[in-house]
This record gives sequence, C-alpha cells and structure tokens, in this order.
Amino acid sequence: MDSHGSSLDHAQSQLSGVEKVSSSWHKPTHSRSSSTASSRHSRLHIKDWEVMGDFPVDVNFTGENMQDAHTPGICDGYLMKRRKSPLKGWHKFSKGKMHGALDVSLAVMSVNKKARRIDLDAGDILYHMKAKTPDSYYTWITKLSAHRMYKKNEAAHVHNGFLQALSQSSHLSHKNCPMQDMGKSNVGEPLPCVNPAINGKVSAWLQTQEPGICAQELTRCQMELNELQQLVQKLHSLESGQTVNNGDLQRIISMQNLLLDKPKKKSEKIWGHSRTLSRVEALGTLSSSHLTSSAHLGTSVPSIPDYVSTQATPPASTSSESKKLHQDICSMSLKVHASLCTAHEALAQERQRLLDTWSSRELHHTTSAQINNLCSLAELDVKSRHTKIHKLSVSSDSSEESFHTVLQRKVCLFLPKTYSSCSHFLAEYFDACDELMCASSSEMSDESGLSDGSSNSEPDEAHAMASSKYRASLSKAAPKLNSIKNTGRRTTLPAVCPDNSHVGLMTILYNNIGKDLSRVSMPAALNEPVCLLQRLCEELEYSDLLDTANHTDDPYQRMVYIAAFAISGYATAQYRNRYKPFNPVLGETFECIREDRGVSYISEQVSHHPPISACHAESNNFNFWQDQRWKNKFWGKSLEIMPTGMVNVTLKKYGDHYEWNKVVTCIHNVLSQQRYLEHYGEVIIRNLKSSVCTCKITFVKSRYWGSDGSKNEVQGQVLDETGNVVHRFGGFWHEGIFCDTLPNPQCIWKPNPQPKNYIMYYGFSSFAMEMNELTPDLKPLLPPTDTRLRPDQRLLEEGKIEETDKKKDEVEEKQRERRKILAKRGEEHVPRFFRKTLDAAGREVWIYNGTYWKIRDNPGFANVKNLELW
Ligand SMILES: CC(C)CCC[C@@H](C)[C@H]1CC[C@H]2[C@@H]3CC=C4C[C@@H](O)CC[C@]4(C)[C@H]3CC[C@]12C
Repeated sequence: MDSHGSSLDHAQSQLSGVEKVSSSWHKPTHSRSSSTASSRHSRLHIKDWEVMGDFPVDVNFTGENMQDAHTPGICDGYLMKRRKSPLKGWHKFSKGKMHGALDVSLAVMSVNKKARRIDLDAGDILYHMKAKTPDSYYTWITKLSAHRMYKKNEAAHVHNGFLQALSQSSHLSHKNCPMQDMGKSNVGEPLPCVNPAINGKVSAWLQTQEPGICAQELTRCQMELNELQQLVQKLHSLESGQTVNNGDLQRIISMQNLLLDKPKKKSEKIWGHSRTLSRVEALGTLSSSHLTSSAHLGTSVPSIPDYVSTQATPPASTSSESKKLHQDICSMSLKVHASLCTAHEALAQERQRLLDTWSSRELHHTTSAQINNLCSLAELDVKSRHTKIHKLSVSSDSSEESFHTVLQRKVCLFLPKTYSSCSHFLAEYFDACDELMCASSSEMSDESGLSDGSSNSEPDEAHAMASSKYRASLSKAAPKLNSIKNTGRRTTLPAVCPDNSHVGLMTILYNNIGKDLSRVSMPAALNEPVCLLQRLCEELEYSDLLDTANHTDDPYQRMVYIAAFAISGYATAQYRNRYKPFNPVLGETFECIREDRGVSYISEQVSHHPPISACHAESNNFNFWQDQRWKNKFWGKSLEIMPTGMVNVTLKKYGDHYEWNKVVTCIHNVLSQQRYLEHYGEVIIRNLKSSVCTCKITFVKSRYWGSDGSKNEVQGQVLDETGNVVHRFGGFWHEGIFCDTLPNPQCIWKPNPQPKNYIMYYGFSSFAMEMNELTPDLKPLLPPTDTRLRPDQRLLEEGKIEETDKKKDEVEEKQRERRKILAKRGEEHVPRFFRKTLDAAGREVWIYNGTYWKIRDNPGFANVKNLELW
C-alpha cells in the first residue's frame, strides 16, 4: 500500500522503501477513551479504537514554502493486511508489489494501539492493517500522520489557488472577502506550485460556472460566523462577568468538544456499548433498535417532549439579556447552517462538473492529484465549518447540556414539522441493533476478517485477461426474450421520485451525535416505495435460472445455473443507491403471485428486534426460502452490510437442496451524492443432498479508485468432490455471467435492460415497478397486513411526500403502541406464517408454516381475524 499523493511522487509511504523514520509518537488528537471510564469497561478491545483527528491545516503554506516543506518521505517496513478464510488472519503484503493507493489525508483513520491495528477508510477503498511490533506500529502511525498533515497542507495550498482563480475568473470583487483572510492566500500572485496550464484550464472551466454562488455563500457564511463568534463572546462575558479573548474561547471550545465526544454513561447503556463512542462510531451504531424500539429501554431514555422541556429551558441564573443572546446565537447558527447547505450543494455540483471535465480531457493526467484534493478540500471545508458551528454553539456554556439545548432547538426550528416526530432512521441497515452491532464490532476489531472480501479477490493478470474476455463475450450476448415480454402489469410508477439531494444526511447525523437516536427522524424523501419484503422478492427476478437448473441433468451444469441465480439477485443494486426501502413493521406481509413465472412468494416481518424478514417461494420447479438479518459496520465514509442468513433452494426434479451465504454489501461514500454499492466476499454453494459438487463464487473487491472497468467483477468455479475444477465462469454482477467450460460456451445470465426513464423512477427495474401494484381484483384477496395496503408507502408511490412523512409517523407510532401493550401483558409477538426452528447446522432459522395460501383460498383473509397494523 502506499499513500497516493501528488502524482505518486516523493510524498509517499511505501511498503518497501529506503528512508527510515523516527518513531516519535503522535498522540491521536481525538482519543475518545477516557482511561478512568475505560478501565471499568469489560470489552477492552472496543474501546481501544480511536479515530485520528484532523490536523490543523497550515494556511500559511505558500507556493514556495510548500515546495520547501519537509516531505514526509517513504516509510520503510511493512504492514500486514487481513485476509479471509481459508487464509484467515494477518498476512504480509508481498514484496515489491503495488497493493493499492489512497490519499491518506482524505481517509478516516482509526487506530487501535493495543491490537496495533490501523484502518483507513477512503470512501472508495477500505484497508484493515496491522503492524507486527509496537515499534513499527508507532512508526507507521507517525509516518501516516505526517503524510496526512502534509497532504492537507498541500491541498490547502491548491485550494488557495482555486480561490484565486475563482476570484479572477468570476469577475466578482472579492477584495473584502473574509475567505481570503482566512485562507491567507497570496491573491494576485502566481502560484509556483500549480502548473499554469492547469490554472488556465480551471479558470476557463470556472468561467462557465454560475457566477460564484458558492463563493458568495461562503463569504456570507464567514461574516455570519464572525458575528456568531462575537455573540458567543458577549454571552460568555455576560455570564462569567469577565472578558474572554479568542485564545480562551478556543480552549473552552475544544474542552467542550472533548466533553461532548464522551457520551454520558446513560447513553453508553442505551447503545449497549461498553466503550466510549467516537463521532464516527456514533454514526456507525445507529440502529433501528435505538431508533424504533424505545420500549425495551425502559425509563433510561427520556422521551422527546420530556427531553426538550428539560433541555430547552436556559439555566435559571441567566438574565433576560443572556436569554436574548441565546436566541440570537440560535438564529445566527441557523443562518450559517443554511448558507453552508447551499454552499455544500453548489460544491457538490461543481465537484461533479470538475470530475466530468477531468475525466474527459488530458487534464486528467496532469492534475489528478491536485484536483482530487481540491474537490475533497471543498467538502472538508464545509465539514469543518459545520464542526465550527457546533463548537461555537457550545462555547457559551461549558456543560454538555447547553450543547444539547442549542442543537435540540436547532433541530426543532430547522427541520419541517414532520421530521421532529418519531420515525425510523434508515431502519435496520444503518442502525445495527445494539447487541448485534456491538458483538460484531468487537469481533471485527480483531481478527475475524469479516469485512475483508479481498483475499482471493485480488485479480491477478490471468484474472484480468479472463474478465476482459468474459466482458467481450457478454457484450455480444442478447438479453433473454422474456425480459421484453409484456406481462400485462404496469410499466411505470404513478409518480416520479423526489429529489432528495438536498436532504443533508450528514447534517442530520452530525446534529444527533451522542444523543438519544431512537428519536432521530429521517425524511420520507429518502425512501423508495418498496419495503424490504419486496426487495427480497426482487431477488427472484431471474427465477428462470432455477427453472433451467431443474431441467438440467448434469449436476455440475446445474450448479452453474444455481450460481448464476445467486449472482443475479445483486444486479439491481447497480441502480439503487439513492433511496432506502421501507422498514416493514412487525407482522407486515407481502405476497407475490407471478403466473407468468409460475412462482408464488410470501414473506413476513417476523422479528422487530433484531429486524428479521422471512420469505418463501414455490413453483413447479423449485422452492426458495431465506430469512435475513444484517450486521452493519460504519467505517467513517462507508457502511458495510453483512447479511447473516442463508439462502435455500430445492429443485423438485432432483431433490437437490442448495444452500449459500450472502456477501458483504458496502455502501461507499454513504453520506454523499457520490454514493455507490459494491458487493464483495465469497459465496459457497453446497448441495446438502449430494456432495458431488460445490461451487465457490468470488465477488471481487475493487482495488483502485477510478478503474471502473474492473468494478463489480465476479468469478466462480464448480468443483467436484476431490476439489478439481469442473466449470469456470465469470463476469460482472451488473452485466452478466459467461461460462466458457460448458460444451457450448455461453452467456448464462444477463440482466434485463432497464425500463425507460428508470432514473426518474428510483432506478427501479421493470420487475421492481410491478412489485407494489394493487389491482382491484387483487385487493379483496390480500390480508390487511400486505405491504400494498400500507398507506405511507402508497402515498410515497403517488409522490405525496409530506403526507407520507405524516402517515409514516402514525404507522410507526401504532407499532410502538402494540409493542407496549404486548410488553404490559408479558406476551411476545408470534409470527403468523413462519416458525422458528433449527437447521441442519444448528442455526436458528425461520421457515414457512404452510398456512398462508390455505387461508387465502379458504376461508379467505376477509373472513378471519387479522392484525391491524395501520
Ligand atoms: C441515505 C440513503 C438513502 C442511502 C441508501 C441506502 C441503500 C442503498 C441501502 C439501505 C438498505 C440496503 C439494503 C439492505 C439489505 C440488503 C440485503 C443484502 O443481502 C443485499 C443488499 C441489501 C439489498 C441492501 C442494499 C443497499 C440498501 C438498499
């Protein structure tokens, strides 16, 4: 691994190099584990993680001293990286080989001194590394930190150049712009370090921009921040009866931030964590259980109204003047916040344009590193300003409570009414259930290697060759005819999807760090009008592969089709990263009868804590079932979803019972509009009824940022009993699978073409569009628990976003009430169509109890007692 710096030049840390470094230890700036508190904790390994803080950027770096600046140099030695089974454990990187590159200054760096672990999450790439000895650990941390600082300063320098170009080319008078003071750029002077050709191109590009919305907004913001700072100072002197200078203020701010990063004992309990939560972890552990199931938390969690009333009252001692100041600070914070949101949006757009320009011109070669930095710095800038607001908001009072007060007010004032009531926050996905999450992170923080899909996923040259061959063969293959067949079902949705790019996910999350997240609400604009039960049904889109398997006599070839089916379920992810499915309420069901495919599917939400969805499908050729639950891990920029249930398929003709695991799905850049999904890891398919063959599929983890061609690669082998490869296949989970070892080498599967205007319809495939359709003849046959009858989801489908928000709150509130009633009676919810049992391997599984279709036929759901969910 090396740190991808200024065109991979001198400023690199390489695994094999020459320059030795001193092992002076930079203490992480954001150590969140207080030693006294931590000694009480039992799960030492969790609390041992720390997130390395941002280094202050030296804004005085001019072109010359940038060049003179001491470059951190190359780091000699090696780190070990984590591998999955069969090579599970820590392995040395092979020598002399380039193992990937990332810009360390942009990555979230988490370190664990005790385990000598260093994790880097750069959004696109995620590295888990370990140093062999404490000495080399310190050396690496020191070196990496130095590189981070160097890169940040370098980026700041480029950023200054950008501002300069901006001020020149946008013809805006920025003479009084405080941004310039802030950046201390030598406006007007040429930038020796930045190639003049680049400056020219950037300026030309800038001239085609909207006239400096972002610059204006940032200028305004800077002035508002100054005002805010004055207000805060005033307030402080008023309350403490003494004048405070800037230095004092800064000290108070940082002390309070430290306090804030240390959650109250109470919240530790809420989260089920035995470790002090860092900012990043707080984000990572948002769980549906925190957010939706406050009942089990008993009285330790204050309800929102209680909380607000206790927090919203300023300390009794404050005078009316200071009350007024408090109010001014709040409203000024809101203004700053609004400016930042606009600026952030403008920057995101500019970033996209810049990236487009960059990838389409030769500019790419000369400026990649600098532009990269520039773009990210713009984001960082906004982020740090966000942090600054937080800092300023707390500086009037050193207690944690005052922070909450300000933020609580801010949330109430800032978000539309519907946000401030309770609803699910990204449900089970972002919000691992606390116990599960905790267990998984503690396992993970050491050797488990769960999230590393890269072991056998490293494409060597032969693989690269093979995959380009597969791609070429696939591009020639025509899509299956049935994809274009008219099903008589709807081909579009009633309304287009809402634009949710304005929903400041980061703001929502950051505003609620360290707080009772069971009360954090997410806007419905983030949802898509299908729920997870329907999303699981989407995995049957290519059920014809199972039909083919059932008609294939050769067991090895049969396995190839089963494997293609296992892969096909992931295809839809390519277009589905902007919205999240609805979280089904406990007892919610979804049926799907597809005469055209000969499949009947039924699913039910069988558990709420942890959330578990169970499903079962039957056809003349096969049975299919699975129950799914997920563990999540947030790494700072990416979120990994680790499904834990197994998928099962039986084939009627041969009596085969195939069983396989699911791979990790990673949402890269989860907080930004550059979000995308990646699947990685290994799938092992076993036939429980025969050991004639097994199948191994590798979802290759992409290694280099930007190398789009190799993204989403899949490779597979069918092995006989002795481990010999009988069939080999490969391709891409979004493009198709080709098998070149069949008697007639062919494309086994290719995804259906996306419907027209799919981008406007949540990225849905035709199959997904059909999912929530409610026809008049179907309606009376459905149980009232069927998702199609869920009112909030229907409203969203019709494009009525505000009503959706309201209705969603109601549905969720009803669920809470039902839970309370059950808890009072000491009863537990019993799923209606699935029962819990143990599978052959002793795992707890949910299987269909056979009653759904019987009741539907006779006496019909209209004639029996049903749950009333909404
Ligand atoms: C901020 C928001 C809107 C981001 C969007 C999050 C989306 C991309 C997330 C939320 C829930 C996620 C799904 C949760 C569970 C599974 C089952 C797993 O076996 C395959 C991936 C899949 C299907 C995930 C795909 C990605 C997903 C849909």
